[in-house]
Amino acid sequence: MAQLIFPKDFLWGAATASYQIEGGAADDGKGESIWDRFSHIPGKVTNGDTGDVACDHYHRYREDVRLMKELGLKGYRFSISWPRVFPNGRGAVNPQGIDFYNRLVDELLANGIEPAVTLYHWDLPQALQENGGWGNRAIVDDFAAYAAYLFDVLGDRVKKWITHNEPWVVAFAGHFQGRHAPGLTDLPLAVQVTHHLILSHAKAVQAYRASKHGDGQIGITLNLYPSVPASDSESDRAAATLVDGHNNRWFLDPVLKGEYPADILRLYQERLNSPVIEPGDMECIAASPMDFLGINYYFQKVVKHSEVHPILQFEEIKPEGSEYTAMNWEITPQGLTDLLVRLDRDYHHPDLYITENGAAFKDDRRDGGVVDDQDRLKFLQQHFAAAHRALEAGVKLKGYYVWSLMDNFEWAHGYGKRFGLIYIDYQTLERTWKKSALWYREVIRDNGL
Ligand SMILES: N=[N+]=NCCCCNC(=O)[C@@H]1[C@H]2[C@H](O)[C@@H](O)[C@H](O)[C@@H](CO)[C@@H]12
Repeated sequence: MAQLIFPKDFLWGAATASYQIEGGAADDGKGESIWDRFSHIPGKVTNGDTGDVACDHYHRYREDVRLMKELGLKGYRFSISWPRVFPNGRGAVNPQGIDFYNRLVDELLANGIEPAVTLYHWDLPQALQENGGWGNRAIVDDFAAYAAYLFDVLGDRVKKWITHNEPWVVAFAGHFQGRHAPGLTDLPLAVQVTHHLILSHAKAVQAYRASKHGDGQIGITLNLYPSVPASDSESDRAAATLVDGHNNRWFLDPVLKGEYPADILRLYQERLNSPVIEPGDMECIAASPMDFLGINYYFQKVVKHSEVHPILQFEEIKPEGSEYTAMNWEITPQGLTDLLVRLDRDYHHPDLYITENGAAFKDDRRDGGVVDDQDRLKFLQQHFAAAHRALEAGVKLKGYYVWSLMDNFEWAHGYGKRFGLIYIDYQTLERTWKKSALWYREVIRDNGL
């Protein structure tokens, strides 16, 4: 019998993303994405892995929905490949592309699973990147048009929409660190990209309100972290405040308060002359309230002052004695409670969903025909309990999507990092249950643990 009971109608789900699971990278009229281009550049992805085939979900989606049904999922969060629908990013639609998503949505609904659609999960049409991509303000209208089309075609059945997945990663991993597509290393550009992402989010929200199927819910998914100073020195506490601003408040404040945080805005504009904000932009952002906020939580950050960068004067540290995942991410379940309680304290926020939480482990043990991933089961147990502590503190948490439904293409790490509840053999594409999936099925059945 479950000890920790979750609210009635708590939405237990799992999440994936198009480039990470679909494959069919050039099938049926799909256009090239920046990740198709990036993953094929030698040296960018471990082992030279690409998303050409991935989990072949594009062809195997019926089998995968059957697995979701067996899991007892209430909801499934997935993303749409923009270039599969608009091969050139704008203009002509690819009928076979939108047909795939129509079939996927119908299959989910036929199995009693609520779809939650992410409009953008990093796979920008390459044709738009040739035009400057997220660095060119024209992208804002391209994204709004792409969103409006999907609201029109899928909005009668899809009632949960997420505009962007992790704008911080899109901007800084892709345009400053260079480790994600399009592989640029230009900090002022990365900051400008954050503004175009947030503005495009607002335009998409407004397009949703104006659409004929705009009676559902729309939000954004942010990767958020508690930011803990490595010591109580003034310089480390200042570094932690800077990381909280850079990672969290720079995104939370515009989408929840309609303004950028003054400390970070001043730092960026004085030191980077970025972002350029045009008249009317902030009014547009402020006039686009969301129905929910999606939170991707993986770990908390422990931060010390550092001169390693003249502006971003912080460095994350790895505390001794902690447990770490296969990604070398510290396991900090209490950080999830602390993050949720902080959001409740500092923001007037709409409903909250954990839109991703999970962990990579080696998954190299079998117990009969099942992968024996006790480490992932324990990770989820600890984080579900942490979410329950936030609920007990009064936080309006409405649901939880585990990352990920299945092992998949882990960006620059390729296929070597496994996050799935379901194991993928990339030679045969066979799906195999893990113990964490069998355990999750009971949590969903009992609505608690
Ligand atoms: N500051 N900083 N940190 C940069 C690293 C952030 C941690 N990784 C994520 O949030 C990505 C998110 C993504 O949605 C999914 O597509 C990825 O597969 C998972 C697993 O990696 C997570």
